[in-house]
Amino acid sequence: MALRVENVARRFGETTVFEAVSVTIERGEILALIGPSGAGKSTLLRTLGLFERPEAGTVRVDQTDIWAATERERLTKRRSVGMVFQEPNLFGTTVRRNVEYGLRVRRSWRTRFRDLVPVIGNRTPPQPVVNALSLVGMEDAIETPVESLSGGEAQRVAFARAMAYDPTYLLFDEPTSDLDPRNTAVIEDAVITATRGEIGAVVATHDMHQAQRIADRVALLLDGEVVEIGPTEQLFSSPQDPRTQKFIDGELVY
Ligand SMILES: Nc1ncnc2c1ncn2[C@@H]1O[C@H](COP(=O)(O)OP(=O)(O)OP(=O)(O)O)[C@@H](O)[C@H]1O
Repeated sequence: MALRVENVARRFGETTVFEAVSVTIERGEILALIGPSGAGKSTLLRTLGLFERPEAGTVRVDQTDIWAATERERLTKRRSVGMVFQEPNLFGTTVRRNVEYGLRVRRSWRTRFRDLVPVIGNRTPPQPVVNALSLVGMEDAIETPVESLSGGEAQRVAFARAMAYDPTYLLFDEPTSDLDPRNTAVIEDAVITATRGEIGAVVATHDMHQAQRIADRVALLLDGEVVEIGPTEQLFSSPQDPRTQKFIDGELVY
């Protein structure tokens, strides 16, 4: 079971971001995606997140060829891939309603309709909402309006909302670049805990220390290709490609 891109190409007009990139994310692992600004990390995440169809190549979620599948299959698979962005993008309501939203979207229409009244009217929050908030230490803020959260707390709620979808894969685009060390640590721990529960995670990051702290494997995206992918320890201590060494040493200037 894996999320996989095979020889995918992404082009925007005259700009080719990458031509034939292949990456596989297994359930239960964390893959860090590193590379200089503009290398295409976000573009690759959006492709893995099934938001955009690549110009060439294949995207598979647990064997299903997403862009050859029916609309219905694609929608079902899309629900299993969650994404957390640099900005939390919460709705202007309470923490609870934000996280419940994830829960409702994940369900089928029929179940949602049947459960609509209890979910909206019930005073007791659904257990998955409490569980998701506990993962990021926000369970005590469940009835708090999001306007009164700090940036770091808001990002933790965004993480909880993504978890409430019960995703199989979770994609993070620079999730902690605006956060202080404590909130960063909470998010990193939550990513690790989520993958122990068999979620496969991809974290695009500029922070090499973060990649070293949390990733099982690291992929370096550079010059339109994955120049190196391998176990974290190996990639940082004995990279196979000279460009990897230069990138890690901060010598690649773009
Ligand atoms: N929707 C789009 N339309 C046109 N060009 C785009 C679009 N999305 C991305 N690009 C271009 O694709 C290239 C890769 O961008 P992308 O945001 O994926 O890089 P990145 O590695 O995530 O960068 P950063 O680390 O700065 O976030 C850039 O040259 C960007 O301008």
